[in-house]
Amino acid sequence: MSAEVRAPRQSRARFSSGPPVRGFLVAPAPRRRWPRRSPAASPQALEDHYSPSRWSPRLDRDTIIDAHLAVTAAGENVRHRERGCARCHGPLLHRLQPPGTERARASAQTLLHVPYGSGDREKLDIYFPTDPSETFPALVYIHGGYWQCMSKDDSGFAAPPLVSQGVAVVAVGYDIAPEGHMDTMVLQVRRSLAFLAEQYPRIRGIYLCGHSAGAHLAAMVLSTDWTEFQVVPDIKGAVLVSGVYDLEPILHTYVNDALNMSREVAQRNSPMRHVPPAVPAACEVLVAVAQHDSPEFRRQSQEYSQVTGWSVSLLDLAGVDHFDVIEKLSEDSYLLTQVGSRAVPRQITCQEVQGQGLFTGCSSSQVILNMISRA
Ligand SMILES: N[C@@H](CC(=O)c1ccccc1NC=O)C(=O)O
Repeated sequence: MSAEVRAPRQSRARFSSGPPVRGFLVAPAPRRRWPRRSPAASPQALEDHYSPSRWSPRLDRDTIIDAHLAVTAAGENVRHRERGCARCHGPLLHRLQPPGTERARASAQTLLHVPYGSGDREKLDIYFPTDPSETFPALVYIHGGYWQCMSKDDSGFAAPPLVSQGVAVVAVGYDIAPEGHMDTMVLQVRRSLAFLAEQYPRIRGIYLCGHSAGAHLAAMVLSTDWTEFQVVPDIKGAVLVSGVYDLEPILHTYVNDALNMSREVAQRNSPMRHVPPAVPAACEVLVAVAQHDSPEFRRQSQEYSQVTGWSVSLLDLAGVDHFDVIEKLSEDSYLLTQVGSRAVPRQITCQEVQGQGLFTGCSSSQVILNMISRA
């Protein structure tokens, strides 16, 4: 594995937000005016900042996305990808461990490819709790892939630690670009939530989790005006991991080649511009970002967590990059756990967190579990 940091020195120094801590939570800051400008000034800097694979000290950019798929995918999909996907990764060269979705499907009771609409990708995979009670909470997972690659078949990796604790995991499919338009994707994930609320009364309490582009879509779900739908899903929490909340900078990067968004489309689909005045008091929102996310990604998370009028915690996860920050959801023990065992603290300083050792050896799936068990 390469330990080389691929990002250009100059832009890294310029946008770095200080020395990494083992992990910290910051309290919600006063509401800020939006929009603010992206600090990545030159076109090349923008391209770099919106290329998450360039910022990992763990693997080089040609390997890291293959490795990500090898951790997350269903076996069939991985084999399909051995032919390569020009939009987000090259040919799959390495299978580092058994693909996570395949493993999850083999071990959990599932309902796969449940249609929530008529489109080919408007489908859900449901991983049921091992010992389901009469009613159970569900974590709805929205995959990343820059709105143009990956699928719900890369989302089951997150299920095993949760289903064993009585939580259902629901992986959402949506139309990726270029077939899918940004407006469509947002509508689809909203509809998938409405469908779950209508069709699965045994689900009591929905928790959203999205990675990268999926965190963007999850944030758009939080800003939904449900009066347009027949039902209001009971969303009790959201964990937004390494997301993009302002789409405008993306207009000027390769990411928009497939998305083909206009400025209006980018604006109306930017959660940063559509923060609801209030989410239900009981809804906990955690914005998580990786130490080795690009400074632009880190800025986006920080600013989204500050612009909201509701209660949001920002969690800066040490020692992880844009990809393993979410891959580790498949592990029973990783980062965010112990935080949850005392409730996610909203008003806590870096020193307090470090002093209490809250972040040694816990996992984001455990944070989710703790969020769920407190509800
Ligand atoms: N071309 C991008 C790919 C990427 O961002 C990505 C790939 C897989 C899963 C999530 C990703 N990012 C956000 O959705 C990169 O350079 O990393």
